[in-house]
Amino acid sequence: MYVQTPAGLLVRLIHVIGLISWAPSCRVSFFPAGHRYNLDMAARMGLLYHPVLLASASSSSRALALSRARLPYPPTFHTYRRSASAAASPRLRPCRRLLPARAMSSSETAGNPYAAELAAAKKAVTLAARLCQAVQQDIVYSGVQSKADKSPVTVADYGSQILVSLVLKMEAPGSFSLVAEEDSEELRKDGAEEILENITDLVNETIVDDGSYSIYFSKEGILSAIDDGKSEGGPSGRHWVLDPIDGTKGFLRGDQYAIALALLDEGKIVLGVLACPNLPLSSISNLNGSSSGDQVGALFSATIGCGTEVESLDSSPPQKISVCSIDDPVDASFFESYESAHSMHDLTSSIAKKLGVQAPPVRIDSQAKYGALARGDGAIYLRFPHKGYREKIWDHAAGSIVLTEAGGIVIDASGNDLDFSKGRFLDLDTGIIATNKHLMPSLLKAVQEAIKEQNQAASLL
Ligand SMILES: Nc1ncnc2c1ncn2[C@@H]1O[C@H](COP(=O)(O)OS(=O)(=O)O)[C@@H](OP(=O)(O)O)[C@H]1O
Ligand SMILES: [Mg+2]
Repeated sequence: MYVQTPAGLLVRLIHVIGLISWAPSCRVSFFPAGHRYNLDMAARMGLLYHPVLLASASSSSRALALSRARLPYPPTFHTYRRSASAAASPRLRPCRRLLPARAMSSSETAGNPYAAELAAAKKAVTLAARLCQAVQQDIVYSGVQSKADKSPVTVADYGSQILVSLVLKMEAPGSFSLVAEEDSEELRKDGAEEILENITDLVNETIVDDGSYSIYFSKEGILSAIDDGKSEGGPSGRHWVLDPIDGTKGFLRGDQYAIALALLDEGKIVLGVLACPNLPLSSISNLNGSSSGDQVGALFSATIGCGTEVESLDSSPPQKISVCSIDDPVDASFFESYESAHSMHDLTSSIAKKLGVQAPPVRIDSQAKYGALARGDGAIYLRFPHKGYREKIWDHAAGSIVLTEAGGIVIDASGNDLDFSKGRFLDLDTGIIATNKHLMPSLLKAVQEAIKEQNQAASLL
């Protein structure tokens, strides 16, 4: 418990009175670490600020980090995953230092109406990625993924969502509304105490390690922070859209996943960031399914009208990227879901055949596919969920703007733009296809022919 002396209580009361009148216009400036108003603002957000707890959390997380001198990830295999040599790089281990100051990119400076939101979004997903990296290393090291135990990924999913929500609340201007994948219902049930405790510890350790904020989450604070993500989105106002871990199956396997965050403004996606901790910073094309051992950890970002950039999660200078300029399908390669349960691989194979694509599919988990496509690692992305599946907006919001701002096109299989203004779901019952402007007309034709043939075959059964 935080112990207050009578004098302390008086000071706190004065601060709270001051904050009630000041806070609406001064939200960001109250929060730097160590600021005298932290206690009060943290309390307003359902958080605890506690110097003693912070100190002990800091030392316990240090011990934990020492125990995380980990084995590399598993070796490469035929679909795209990280190489052992890249995994052994010390750069990949959860860093125990402040987030490095990012070089301001051209998108974050003059002319970008969402510059402040972009900076906040990058910081949010970078911090969340750090937590996810630590958990994934533990999963792979302990072999938990082979036992179909989903609890570690659950801890990382919730933890990532809490950190993103925290950073956005503290750093992003304007009102706060978040449409996110997770809610706290399962964590409030009997039997979830241990997992809630793990999430609380992990989130607090990550905040202490980072050092940007002097706050500490109680368990109740954790639950209510998760429920910050319950917004329904919709056509009016501003809403952040978050998938805290996109590609959970890939995450469990030690493969690709992404932290995907976008901003919906008056029904349109205006900004997107994709943190892909296991994606090489350089191209993954022509690598035959394994990385060249280059640096891994890519952060894609895009703002409407400002293009798409990629930088390392360790903060290399951002670089503008664009989709490939291939105009002959014979030279094209295509991305699709790793999981056959998430996309019909037989249908995508018949589309590729119709188009004349020669290369075998490149299967990658998560919206890392959109990022890789945006920098020209491949030419086409095909996604055809099985009948009855409803696409969620957080599975495409960030990825789609990363691709379109790089010069790509994303549409549904009927040829319509994706509509993110309808709430938590995308209102479509066909698939999603993406490519450059040269290939789209022939791709759409091949897709529609293949779907027609599939429907005819099904009606004969
Ligand atoms: N049945 C079914 N059909 C289609 N899509 C589904 C299905 N179930 C889940 N999902 C969603 O797919 C997300 C994973 O994205 P991908 O398909 O790109 O990656 S993967 O290769 O399949 O892992 C995955 O995202 P995460 O849940 O964040 O991992 C889901 O939102
Ligand atoms: Mg997802």
